[in-house]
Amino acid sequence: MSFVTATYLVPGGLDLHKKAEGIALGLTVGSWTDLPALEQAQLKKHKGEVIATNDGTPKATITIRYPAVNFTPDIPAILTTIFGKLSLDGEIKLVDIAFDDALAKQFPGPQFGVDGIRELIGVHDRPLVMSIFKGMIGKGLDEFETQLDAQARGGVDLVKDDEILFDNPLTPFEERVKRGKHILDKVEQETGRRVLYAVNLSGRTFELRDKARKAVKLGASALLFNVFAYGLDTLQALAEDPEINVPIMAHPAVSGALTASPDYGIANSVLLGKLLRIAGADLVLFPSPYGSVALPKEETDAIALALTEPTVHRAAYPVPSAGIHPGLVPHLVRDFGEISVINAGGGIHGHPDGSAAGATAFRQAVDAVLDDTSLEDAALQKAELAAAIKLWGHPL
Ligand SMILES: CCCC(=O)/C(O)=C/OP(=O)(O)O
Ligand SMILES: [Mg+2]
Repeated sequence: MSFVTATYLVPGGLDLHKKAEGIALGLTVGSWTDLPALEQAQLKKHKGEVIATNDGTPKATITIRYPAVNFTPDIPAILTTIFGKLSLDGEIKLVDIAFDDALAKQFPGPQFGVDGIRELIGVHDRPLVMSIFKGMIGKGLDEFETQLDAQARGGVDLVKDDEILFDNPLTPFEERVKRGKHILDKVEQETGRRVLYAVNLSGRTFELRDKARKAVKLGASALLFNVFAYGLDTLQALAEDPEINVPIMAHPAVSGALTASPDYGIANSVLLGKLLRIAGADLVLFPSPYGSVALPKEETDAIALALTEPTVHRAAYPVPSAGIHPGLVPHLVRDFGEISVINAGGGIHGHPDGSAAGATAFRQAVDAVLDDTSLEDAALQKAELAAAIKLWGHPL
C-alpha cells in the first residue's frame, strides 16, 4: 500500500487527538465508530491514520497518513485530499508532505536537475551565476540582443527573462528564442562557454505545450515558467513531455499568496521545495534570506534541503534570488554551497560600468570566495568587483 503523509501546524491547547482523528476521518472515510463491523473491515484500507500528534504552545502539530488508494497519483488529487477543504477550516498550515518511494516514482522529478544542467553548461565545481533581463517591457529586439550579448560575454552561465516579460509585439516569444540562440551560439564559438537562456513560457494553459515544443524546435535552451500562476500539474505535464527536452526553471511568482502566513497556507519547503521538485522543476527560484523580498533563513535552508536531499528524483538547483549583488556572494556560498545558482538582475545591470561588468563582478566574487580570498583583497586586482562593492558594499 502507498501513502502520502501530511503534517499540519495547528493552535496548541486543543484536544489534539480528537482534532487529528476528525481530520483523518473527515478527509477519508467520513465516520468510523458508528459503522457496523463489516463496513469497518471493508473501509479499513481507506481510513486516514493519525501517525503523530505533538502538543505545544502556541503551536502543535498533527501528522496523518492518507492511503494512496483514495486518490489518483496526481498533485491536484493529492492536494485536494490532504489540504483541500481542510485549508478552509480555520487556523491550520500544511508544513510537511512525504510520498513513499512507490508513489514518488509515479512523478517525473527534474528531467535534468543539477547534474544535467552542469553537463549542459560544462561547469561542475562552483555555484552557477545567472542574470535576469531588466527593463525589457516597451523595448525591442535590438535592446534584447544588446542585453543578452553583454550578460553572456560578461561571464554568466544562464540568462533568464524576467517573469513579467510575456509574449509581446516588440519582443515576440519566438523571436527571443531564435535571436537568443543565434547570439549564444556566437558567444560559445568565440569564448568556448555555453550559456543557457530561459525564455518565459507564457500564455493560455492549453497553448503552453505546443508553444514549448515549438520553442525547443527553434533552439530554446531552457524555459522559465511561472508555475503558481498556472498550477503544479501544468509544470508536471511540461516536464513529462519528451519533446520539451530542456531544463525548466520555476519562478515563485504568486506563491506568496499561499505561503506567507505563519498560521495558514502551505510551507515554502513544501510548495517551493518538495512539490516543485517532484513535479519536474530543474531550477527553483526563491527569495534569499538577505535580498529585497527576504525569507527567514530557516525557510530558505528548508527549501534548499527539500530540493537537494537524496530522494528517488534528481536534485533541483536552488536559486536564492531578489536583491542579490556581488557583495552578498560570500553569504550565498556559505549558506547554499556549490550546488546553487547565484541570480541577479539589478545587481548585474546596475553596475557602474554596465551589464557585462556586473556579470564579471559576480564571477570574480565567486572565484574569490572559492579561493578563500576576501572580496576586499580580490577587489585590489579586479576592477569590476571593486566598483561593485564600492556601490553596494559587502556586508560582513
Ligand atoms: C525571487 C524572484 C526574483 C526575481 O524575479 C527578480 O526579477 C529579481 O530581480 P533583482 O532583485 O535581482 O533585480
Ligand atoms: Mg523577476
